Amino acid sequence: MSAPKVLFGFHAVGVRLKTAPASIVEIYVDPTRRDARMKQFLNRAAEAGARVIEADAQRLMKLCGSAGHQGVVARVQALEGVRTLDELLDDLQEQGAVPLLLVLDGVTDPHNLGACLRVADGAGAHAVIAPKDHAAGINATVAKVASGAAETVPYFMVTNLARTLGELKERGIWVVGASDDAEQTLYDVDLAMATALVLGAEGPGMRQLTRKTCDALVRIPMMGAVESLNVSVASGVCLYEARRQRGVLRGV
Ligand SMILES: C[S@@+](CC[C@H](N)C(=O)[O-])C[C@H]1O[C@@H](n2cnc3c(N)ncnc32)[C@H](O)[C@@H]1O
Repeated sequence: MSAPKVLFGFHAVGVRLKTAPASIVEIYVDPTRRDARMKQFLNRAAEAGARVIEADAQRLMKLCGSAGHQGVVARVQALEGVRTLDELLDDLQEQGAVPLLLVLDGVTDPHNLGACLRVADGAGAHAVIAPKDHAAGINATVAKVASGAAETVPYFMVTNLARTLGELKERGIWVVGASDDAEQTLYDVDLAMATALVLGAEGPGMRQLTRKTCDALVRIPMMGAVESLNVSVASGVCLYEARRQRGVLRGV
């Protein structure tokens, strides 16, 4: 999991304050924002002992490279204790948890990746996996859109996605690809067992080799005129169906 050097927005900085306050180098805030949300945020920052520096909107914009900072930008250190995918899977096995993984084959839009991380967190997925050379990395925009989930969901970028999917299969994880032209639907398959859900890129979908490596392909029924869903929406539909089949408890 690679951490951004800069986080911005109330959600992204707020989650870091909550989960790893010691990793915050300093927080820059816009002193002209004096609303309840900012007051609450400043109280939390003070409780966590974070260093807070006032900065005008122009400086904030320069620090994070976006106008969407909401008056809050933080410089942070990379999180320690970063694990490999293998270590994470070993831990899950030890805990008796049934893995639920989201695999994104070539999602390059930071907004889509952020939204996928957000829904992965919501549905209790254990990790998100993507190919190193074919995907967006975690940056400040991804962290902002993820609303804190870039801090909570491990994101692994792997050198060879087909090989990683093969390794998941060797561990007994059922690899299910989502494709709008699949014969069976999402509701026809068992997602209560250890599962990796594989979704494709915004334009071309899954690569051929990725598709071939899947144990099964499923489609989300489309009832209207459009052919496919946005990848983050499709991720949400698939992950929550897996969650529904497993019961609502996290880690089941
Ligand atoms: C915008 S879609 C790309 C559509 C592309 N034409 C394709 O062939 O997959 C991005 C990804 O979301 C998933 N997806 C979107 N709509 C879907 C549907 N109706 N059924 C299954 N997966 C879907 C697929 O994994 C797809 O690759």
